[in-house]
Amino acid sequence: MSTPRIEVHDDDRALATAVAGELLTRLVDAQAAGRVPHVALTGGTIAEVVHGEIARLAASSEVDWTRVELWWGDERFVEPGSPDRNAGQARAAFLDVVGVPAEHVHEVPTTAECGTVEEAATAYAEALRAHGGGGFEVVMLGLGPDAHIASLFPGHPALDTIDALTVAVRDSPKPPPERVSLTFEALAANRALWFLVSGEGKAEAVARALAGRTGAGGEVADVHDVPAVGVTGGEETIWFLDRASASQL
Ligand SMILES: O=C(O)[C@H](O)[C@@H](O)[C@H](O)[C@H](O)COP(=O)(O)O
Repeated sequence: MSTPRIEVHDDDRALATAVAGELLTRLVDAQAAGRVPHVALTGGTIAEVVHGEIARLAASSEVDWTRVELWWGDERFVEPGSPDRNAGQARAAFLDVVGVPAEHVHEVPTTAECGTVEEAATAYAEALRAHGGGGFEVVMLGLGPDAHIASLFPGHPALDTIDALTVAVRDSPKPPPERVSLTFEALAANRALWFLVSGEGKAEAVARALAGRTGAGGEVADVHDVPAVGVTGGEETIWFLDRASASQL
């Protein structure tokens, strides 16, 4: 288990700039080492700012975008064109801008391709297995105010999914209700795990997750209450925070 590194930035924009710069560096380093890096993107508000910064900084980076594979840690099971799709925002702000080849962008199927969220979860797991079963260079995760990560929510049965790379989530407390999420097992297959968290509304969740992980309060938070403690970085865990989200540390 890697001890988390905590970075506190002035605001969401500074946080996003730091994440973007760090990601571009990791991609260049991975490619220089002969790897084709796989990255798991997140949804959520801060991701939108991060994607814009990646696209902005990419122009002056040495990343070969034809040698990067993009995935999502979770996705909403909705129509292709829905504004609720994490992939739609990422394509518009980042992937289409830097020119990642279509075959390297691995979207979770939509309601147009699969009849049920279970079918979509199965198809996404098959796509992951066809590409080595995960093994992400970087997994990026947002954090909910309830300390959920991806679409793994406190008290939800999806938390107990084992021996699977994906899980179909119904009755998500965060709309829309149907989602596909990577499981803890799939999320854990990473070199680096980055939490991207901005805003006062997340401060308690950050404190609970980090207390649970470091055992600062003596107790170890239960993953069913604090899903964010359910995964750590293989070689590195970084919490990219802003002053507001770090305000209870
Ligand atoms: O698809 C999703 O909804 C996300 O992946 C989810 O895990 C998100 O990252 C957090 O809920 C934070 O979202 P906000 O930054 O919008 O609060």
